[in-house]
Amino acid sequence: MTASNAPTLLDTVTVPLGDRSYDIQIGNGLIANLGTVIAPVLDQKRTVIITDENVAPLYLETAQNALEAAGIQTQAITLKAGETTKSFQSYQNLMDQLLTLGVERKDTLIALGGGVIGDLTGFAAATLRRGVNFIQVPTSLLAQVDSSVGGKTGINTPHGKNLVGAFYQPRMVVADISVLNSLPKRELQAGYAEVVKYGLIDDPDFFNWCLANGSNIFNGDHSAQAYAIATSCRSKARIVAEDEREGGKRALLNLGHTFGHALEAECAYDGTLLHGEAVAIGMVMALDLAARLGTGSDTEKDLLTTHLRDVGMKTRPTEIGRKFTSDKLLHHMEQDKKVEAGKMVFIAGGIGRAEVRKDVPVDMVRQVLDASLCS
Ligand SMILES: NC(=O)c1ccc[n+]([C@@H]2O[C@H](COP(=O)([O-])OP(=O)(O)OC[C@H]3O[C@@H](n4cnc5c(N)ncnc54)[C@H](O)[C@@H]3O)[C@@H](O)[C@H]2O)c1
Ligand SMILES: O=C(O)C(=O)C[C@@H](O)[C@H](O)[C@H](O)COP(=O)(O)O
Ligand SMILES: [Zn+2]
Repeated sequence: MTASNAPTLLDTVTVPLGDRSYDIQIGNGLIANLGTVIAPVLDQKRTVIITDENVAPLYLETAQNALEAAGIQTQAITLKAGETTKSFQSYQNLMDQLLTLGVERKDTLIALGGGVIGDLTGFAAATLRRGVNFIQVPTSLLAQVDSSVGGKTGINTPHGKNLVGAFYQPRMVVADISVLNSLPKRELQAGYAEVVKYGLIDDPDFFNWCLANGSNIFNGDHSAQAYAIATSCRSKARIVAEDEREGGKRALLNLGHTFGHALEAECAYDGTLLHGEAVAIGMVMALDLAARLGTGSDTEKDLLTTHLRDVGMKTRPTEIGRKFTSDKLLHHMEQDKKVEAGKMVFIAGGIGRAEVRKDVPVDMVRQVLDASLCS
């Protein structure tokens, strides 16, 4: 290996889950050295890479060469890019292909891509032969800061987002920040929404860091990117370690998602609205709700809105170019996985003070929706 292609490991975050604990390795050039990076967690040297049609031409060959150089057998499956790939149909096709390849229990699936590939591959890994190993190699900012960590896997259904899935942890997460150079700006912005989320949940200092430095993430500043990824992953790892299966505190990671998932479902996952874009709008609505509940303020909502707009993001459903109604959005929200005894659960609080609220009157939710739909 020459000095120019040696990997640089910038940080390692551990997700502490007893005998299912795993590391998130954050660095540069990790995909070009994937074989040596992942070898310690493989049960046998046989892998299948699952990726998408945008990522494959950029990074598949590099990943395959690196695995082969380390004596690890590998095959590849390339899927269509985009949210529609998180469907029953692609899940079935993927399972057929994996079984045709003769994947064994001790083989390892490698998700090389964004959150769509990670969520689908994770669900396939959880269910194939009742569970095979998998490794996340996230290539979008969103996947590096959020979806590759914590073991939520699954697919969408016409009833709503992620309604079929499993909690199933990867053996390792390999976040190579050099791949963010090829990520389109719109995708970086979508991922950035989930970065800001960690500040809003319980880390006002990190929120302030975002206000001051967040825009550097879009300028290709690797140190800002690495800091944002490591801080986000540390925050998520801490919450997941406390409440892996979302009995309580993990719901905080859903900040903005009850509203956001409803917007996504109304757009039928057709690419009009990316997940992170929906979360950005949903977080503004969640802060509006907090202001109405008295646990946050309009000033905090405005601060978030201004920051998201400063980095070029939309903050209102009216900017999407689709007609939404409160009734239809409420209908989707009733399908949310946090619903208890028929009552919706929200994450609402001021900046750095998110709380789980089970006592929100439906009328107040409707006021938030109505206000956002006519602003
Ligand atoms: N499991 C979780 O905890 C969790 C958390 C957050 C989001 N999610 C899910 O993640 C999904 C969204 O993930 P996403 O935003 O990564 O979307 P995505 O997987 O669709 O990736 C975004 C786009 O960028 C392309 N891409 C990815 N990496 C690239 C790179 N390095 N260079 C160029 N193009 C690249 C992809 O092909 C795709 O077109 C949603 O389905 C969401 O529900 C899951
Ligand atoms: O990991 C979690 O927990 C999250 O809620 C992270 C979210 O960003 C992510 O979008 C998640 O998939 C949403 O979870 P869901 O249970 O509402 O589908
Ligand atoms: Zn999310």
